[in-house]
Parts: sequence; structure tokens; C-alpha cells
Amino acid sequence: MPALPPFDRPLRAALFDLDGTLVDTLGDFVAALDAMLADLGRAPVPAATVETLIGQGSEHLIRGVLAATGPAEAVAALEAPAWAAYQGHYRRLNGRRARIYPGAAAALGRAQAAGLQLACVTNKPAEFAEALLRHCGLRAPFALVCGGDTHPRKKPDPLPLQASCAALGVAPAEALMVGDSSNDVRAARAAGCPVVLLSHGYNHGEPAQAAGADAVLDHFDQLWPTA
Ligand SMILES: O=C(O)COP(=O)(O)O
Ligand SMILES: [Mg+2]
Repeated sequence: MPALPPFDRPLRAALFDLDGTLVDTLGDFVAALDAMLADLGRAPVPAATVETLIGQGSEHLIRGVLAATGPAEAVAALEAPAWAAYQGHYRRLNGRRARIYPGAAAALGRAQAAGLQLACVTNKPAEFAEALLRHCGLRAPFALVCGGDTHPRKKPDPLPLQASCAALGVAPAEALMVGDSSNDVRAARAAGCPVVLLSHGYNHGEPAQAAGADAVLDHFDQLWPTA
């Protein structure tokens, strides 16, 4: 089993992305978006299209789905009602079709046992991230949850990572970002955090190996392995 690459400084924290990293939420997104589209009188969107749009926050997702299911010139006018409908449906459906990736909970436990402080740094709105983590029984290991609306800018901006590191009292070089997409890599590079990706996630339709992370892992067992 490949070990983690050596990092510049010993790790004191780990920042975990949520969608596509800890939890497979594609089914939740598709269900909420299809309910939103039905409210707007539109046909459902293929899951494969949704998968390429996850990871850059709900606004990006909704704009992309509106553009994929109707005329481009209608997107701006529909954004506000679509967002209101989506929020209501997502709040109702959050977690119902979600699946924790194999080994995720155990990896969080090993990270804690290794003395690392943990934060969840996601572009999902904080309310939905908190509720999903509780639903999945994954909230307790995290000292903080930083959502896409917690700060004025979201990933790939470094701000959520920098602010989370400051709140945990660690330097970015001491905090490993664990994500699934190039968005996580860009944010980590800009913040100065080392970064590894799990290949089971979404990465905007591209292979995770193309995203420029320090390592790409196929399974959580490769993070802080015990043997
Ligand atoms: O786009 C989203 O809401 C999901 O974002 P995440 O991959 O940062 O958790
Ligand atoms: Mg993700």
C-alpha cells in the first residue's frame, strides 16, 4: 500500500472536503435538482451531468443545471426562484440518498488518534453540511465545519482553508487538505497546504490523477494506515 508522501512540516491538522470525499451525495443532488426542475416545469437532468457540476457550490450547480435543461438566455431570470426551490428540496432530502465512502469514519478516527485536529471544509452551504454530517454520524470528530457560505469566498479561493487553519491554531503547511477535486487542489496550493485526493469522488468529469495533488488515494485505508 503506498504511503503518504513526506510533507514539508509534520502534520497537526487535516481539512476534509465533504461531497465526493467523505460522502457520496450525487443521489441527493440529483433528487433535489430534479424536484427543483419539476417546480420550474422542466424535465429531469442526467446524473452524469450533475456529477460534473458538483464541487463549486450550489450557485454553480444550479446555473449549470438550468443551462443544461433550457435556453442559456433564461438562466439569469430563473436563478432566484430555482435557488429558493432547490433549498427547500435539499433541506428535505439531505442525506436520504447519501452513502459514506468505505473507510471514511475509520480514517477520521485514525487521524484523531494520530493527534490531528480536524475540520470539514466544503463548498456545501454550512447548514446542509452540518445536517449531513450529523445524519451520517460523522460530525463529532470535527472541531469546526466551514461551509461554502461561511466566508465571503469559497474554494478554490484559499480563504476557507486559511481561516480554518487560523481557527485551529495551525499553519497551513501543517494542515493536510483531503479532497476529491481540482477545486480542492487549487485552494490548498493557494493557501500553502499539502493536499491529497480520493479518486472515488467527482473532479468535474476529469480523472483525479490530473488535478496536481501530492498523492491520489483509491481508498481511505491508505490514510494514516495502522500497518
Ligand atoms: O459544490 C458543492 O456544494 C460540494 O462541495 P464540496 O465538494 O466542496 O463538498
Ligand atoms: Mg468535493
